[in-house]
Amino acid sequence: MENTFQLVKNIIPPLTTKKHKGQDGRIGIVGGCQEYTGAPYFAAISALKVGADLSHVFCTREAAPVIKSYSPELIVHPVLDSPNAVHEVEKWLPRLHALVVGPGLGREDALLENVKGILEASKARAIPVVIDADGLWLIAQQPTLIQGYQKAVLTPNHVEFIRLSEAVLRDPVDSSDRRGAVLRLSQALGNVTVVQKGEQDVISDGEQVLECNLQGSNRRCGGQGDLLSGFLGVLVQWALHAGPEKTNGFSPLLVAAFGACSLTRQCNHQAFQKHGRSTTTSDMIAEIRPAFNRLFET
Ligand SMILES: NC(=O)C1=CN([C@@H]2O[C@H](COP(=O)(O)OP(=O)(O)OC[C@H]3O[C@@H](n4cnc5c(N)ncnc54)[C@H](OP(=O)(O)O)[C@@H]3O)[C@@H](O)[C@H]2O)[C@@H](O)CC1
Ligand SMILES: Nc1ncnc2c1ncn2[C@@H]1O[C@H](COP(=O)(O)OP(=O)(O)OP(=O)(O)O)[C@@H](O)[C@H]1O
Ligand SMILES: [Mg+2]
Repeated sequence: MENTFQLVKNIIPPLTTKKHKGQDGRIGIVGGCQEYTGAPYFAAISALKVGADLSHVFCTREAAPVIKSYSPELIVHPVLDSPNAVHEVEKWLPRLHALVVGPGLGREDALLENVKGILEASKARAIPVVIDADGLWLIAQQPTLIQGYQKAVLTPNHVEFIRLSEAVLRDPVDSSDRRGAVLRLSQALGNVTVVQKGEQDVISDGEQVLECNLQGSNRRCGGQGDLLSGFLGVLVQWALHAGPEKTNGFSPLLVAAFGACSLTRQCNHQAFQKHGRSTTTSDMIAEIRPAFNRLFET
């Protein structure tokens, strides 16, 4: 695991006087509906706190004022349930480095249809996409949407992984062999990178399998996966920008995923030291900087 940390360090862009706003990351989050406003906020703020310069949220009209009110740092577009949602998001795509699709999206058919169009437009522009939560629900209904797209990373939790595997492989999942199950799902999807979250986070690009088992805690408050997806949106862009020479032959997306998982677990560990059973995802956000320094800045 030690060597993989070095690869993550290699992809972190230096902070210099020569850069302008935006160069270290302009990330879009697609999600946020009447029920779920916390999840897209967690993903968007974690992208900023890990080092992105701009974070956009594309959500429904009703969710937008709520998400805006959590943070003046987020740019919030109330477009996801509008009749021309795909066009409204598409016009921002040339300015975005990566999209995180799914946190707090919900499962309404009309929204999922719009997200399908957004995914197709993103693929046409070769924009990296991280797909989580209800975005994975959509992929389980229509795996061809992501089949063979090498700039996609899927981040299923236990339930989402089983659902996806059953949809794609049509065999029962062998839960005694998590590494094999993740490898097989990635291969069946045409080498899309898969991160199966859990007691260990298991990551595969269909060729290699990495495991992240850095100590977190036993506190399982909701929202930890949303933080991970926001981190990953930024790290994917950094890794692709750094190029394969910096990742020593490993797929850049694999290294990005390992970095995002490690950081999530370290934030959880540090927050738990302070707050114990009261730890919430907001406490983890407060730990992003010290956790990042501890893991990646020497
Ligand atoms: N603050 C917010 O706004 C947040 C909003 N969020 C948003 O909510 C939306 C739905 O996402 P989700 O994760 O609740 O849906 P899904 O995966 O279908 O789980 C449903 C059921 O599966 C089970 N279950 C879950 N994990 C399991 C495990 N490891 N091992 C075993 N069982 C497990 C468990 O069932 P139970 O324990 O009740 O039997 C659970 O109730 C999505 O948009 C997401 O982004 C969240 O991000 C959190 C913060
Ligand atoms: N059993 C576990 N032991 C240790 N850490 C875990 C365990 N399960 C999950 N985690 C940690 O929590 C992170 C998020 O995984 P989780 O399964 O909670 O995602 P999720 O259900 O999508 O979360 P969210 O509530 O944001 O939707 C994992 O990457 C891992 O770091
Ligand atoms: Mg989740």
